[in-house]
Amino acid sequence: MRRPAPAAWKDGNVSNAAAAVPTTSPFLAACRGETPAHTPVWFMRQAGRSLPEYKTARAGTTMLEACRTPELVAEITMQPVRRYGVDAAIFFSDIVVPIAAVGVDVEIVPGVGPVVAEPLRTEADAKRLRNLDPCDVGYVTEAIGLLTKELGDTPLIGFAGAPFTLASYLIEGGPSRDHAKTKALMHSAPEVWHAIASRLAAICGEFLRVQVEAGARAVQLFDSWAGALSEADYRRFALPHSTAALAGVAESVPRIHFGVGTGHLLEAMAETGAEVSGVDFRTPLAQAAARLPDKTLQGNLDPALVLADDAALTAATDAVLESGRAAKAHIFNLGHGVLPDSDPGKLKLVVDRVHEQSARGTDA
Ligand SMILES: Cc1c2[nH]c(c1CCC(=O)O)Cc1[nH]c(c(CCC(=O)O)c1C)Cc1[nH]c(c(CCC(=O)O)c1C)Cc1[nH]c(c(C)c1CCC(=O)O)C2
Repeated sequence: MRRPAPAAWKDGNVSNAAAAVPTTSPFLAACRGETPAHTPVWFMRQAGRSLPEYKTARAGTTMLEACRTPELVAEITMQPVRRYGVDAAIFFSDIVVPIAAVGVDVEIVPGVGPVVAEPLRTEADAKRLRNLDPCDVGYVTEAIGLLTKELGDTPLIGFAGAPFTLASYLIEGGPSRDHAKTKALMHSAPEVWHAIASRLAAICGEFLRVQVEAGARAVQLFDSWAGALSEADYRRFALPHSTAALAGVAESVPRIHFGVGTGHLLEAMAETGAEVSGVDFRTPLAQAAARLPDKTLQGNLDPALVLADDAALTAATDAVLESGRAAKAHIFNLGHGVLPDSDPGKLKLVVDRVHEQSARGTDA
């Protein structure tokens, strides 16, 4: 059964450090299923290598070191808010930050992604995943404290990686196309799988809770690689753990749930209880809306189209807005993260177009 949306944030109040800020935010209104004055827009990976100011700020610092430096995290999180006028900020961090914080030897290798020194494959390995203590990530609390002051009315989105996506990195030892070792382990040793995934759910859940306590006003759970699973495997091996990870913040903030290539899993992923369903670019929003009439939808411009010419990009933006009108509420985003080669000017064009077109749309 779908959990009713909690009254705390539905009424515009949140039980966290940002409670004093009134929720006039179009982003939070859309999360609540309302129709705001304009369609809110933000981009996954809006901070990052597409921005020259990001490259300058990050120079000489590894990704994980940057994530542990509150002033740098606050600066990088603010960069796209200043440049684009997006309706939400996403906290600058990475899905492996809480895993590294509990002592797993993981590195983010440029151009590759997370690489784990000693992959997890056994019940004893699962025990290496101890619980996360808020003190392990004091730099997150500190960075969010800096950000809530600077952001004012613009909400901050906290995030975590979902247990399946994180487990895939930990079991494979790094990025994988087929997730073969992970799937083999799930089916040959389900008790080992569930031991690893339930520990990851506790870590992710706590990481989300820390961010909300510090002032994040929504959260997003990234299950980027869930699309690699059949619906039956998703329901058996991933859904219970993602549900557990999201449960801890259910009463305080709206929750967004996102995966790539997950058109076949939309209904199953919605069963986690997340109020907002992320839709990748392969599934039209109108089709997702017919399948999930009670959910706010987030998405889903193909990130590659940001590299198209202005006319094509504008037409594609308008098409996404149009398709999104079928949804209960719509948060404009890309169907996956901003590509590093994207021109920031083009992203600004998208933000302005969404705001202009959707503001006119509400008058019609
Ligand atoms: C799978 C995944 C990871 N990390 C993340 C996911 C889920 C989202 C998705 O599907 O894209 C989540 C993530 N990683 C990062 C953010 C920041 C917030 C944002 O703007 O969205 C978020 C939300 C920063 C980052 N995380 C990373 C970068 C690039 C690091 C750099 O600037 O060198 C950024 C900005 C590194 C990273 N970390 C990861 C990968 C695959 C990479 C890219 C490796 C590369 O191509 O160099 C793991």
